[in-house]
Amino acid sequence: MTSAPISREAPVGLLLVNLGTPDAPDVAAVRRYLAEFLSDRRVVDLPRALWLPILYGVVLNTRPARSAKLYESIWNRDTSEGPLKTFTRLQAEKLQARIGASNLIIDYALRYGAPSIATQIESLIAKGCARIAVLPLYPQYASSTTGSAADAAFDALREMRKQPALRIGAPYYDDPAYIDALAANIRHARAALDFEPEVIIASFHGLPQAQIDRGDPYRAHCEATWRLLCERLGMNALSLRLAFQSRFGRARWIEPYTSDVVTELAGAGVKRIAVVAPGFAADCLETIEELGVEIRDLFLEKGGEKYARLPCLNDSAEGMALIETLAKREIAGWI
Ligand SMILES: C=CC1=C(C)c2cc3[nH]c(cc4nc(cc5[nH]c(cc1n2)c(C)c5CCC(=O)O)C(CCC(=O)O)=C4C)c(C)c3C=C
Ligand SMILES: [Fe+2]
Ligand SMILES: [Fe+2]
Repeated sequence: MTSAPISREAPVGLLLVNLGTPDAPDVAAVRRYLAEFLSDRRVVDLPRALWLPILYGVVLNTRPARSAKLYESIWNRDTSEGPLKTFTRLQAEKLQARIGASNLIIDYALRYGAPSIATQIESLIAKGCARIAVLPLYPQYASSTTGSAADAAFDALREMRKQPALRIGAPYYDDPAYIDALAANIRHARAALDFEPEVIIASFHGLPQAQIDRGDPYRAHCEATWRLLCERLGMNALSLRLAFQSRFGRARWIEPYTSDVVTELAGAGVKRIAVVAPGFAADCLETIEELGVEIRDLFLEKGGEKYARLPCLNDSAEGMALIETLAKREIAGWI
């Protein structure tokens, strides 16, 4: 009979997780990606008999062509991947270099597309990890993002005879390390602009209002981040406006919509604005294209004159200091 290995000598696994991106900026790959994403019951929680005919009959026949063009416009040609994947990979590589513990294996996974959470958990187990921490890089909890990442991680263990111990990182919407990182990032980006914005918009990804009504804490988390950021930057509800972007479908999403706030500001004679996306750990289609192009064009069309999109934390020094703080907290007692 062989005795069990000494568990404190076994490596610990840490997986950084973000939403995902298609494998290529073409219609077929975007269709595959959207089919996986939008058939997740955590994302669209309508009855299947109602939603699947719409998804397969309408959405997947129309949206992929339009979205593929947008992905094409932001694609990282050097690495043949979407920017969200590039930044998440860099975050994992830089975190490994920063923490430097020999018995900690750090990698990344995407909830939709590749590398999947299941593949990466299996790979960590194959490297000997019996304890795995999954760190969803979503500051604000939503059932559709953090909840779905946790589902995928636990699903990956479902059939295993010998499961690893699994921890899921907590949302960090009000963590001082997060607020500090955001504030520093905004100060640096603002100082580098060639104009002084009259108003900054804090634009978070939206969510269907019905999901909030059913108890999702996402909006409350976004509001807490925004309020703390106002305090830290010495701003107020008028100089740092809260807004929600990326509405999808016809149902009501949480308001105010970023497009409406921009229109309102331009209508009120505001000429210079900046937009930051505190809820995104990495720049992606929704920040680079939607905020950087669509929302900018709208503001200029409505009479605005100067517009800047401030970058997400990505793999910046502030972003990495934050991820290191979060990672060390989630593996505490294991290393
Ligand atoms: C940051 C948190 C996010 C929440 C909350 C979220 C909820 C949510 N999203 C959709 C629909 C779509 N989102 C899309 C892209 C997208 N969404 C997030 C993040 C959140 N989504 C990111 C980071 C991205 C960009 C991914 C990338 O590849 O860069 C898209 C696809 C884009 C497109 O085809 O136009 C859709 C669709 C719903 C329905 C939802 C909550 C219910
Ligand atoms: Fe989304
Ligand atoms: Fe969008």
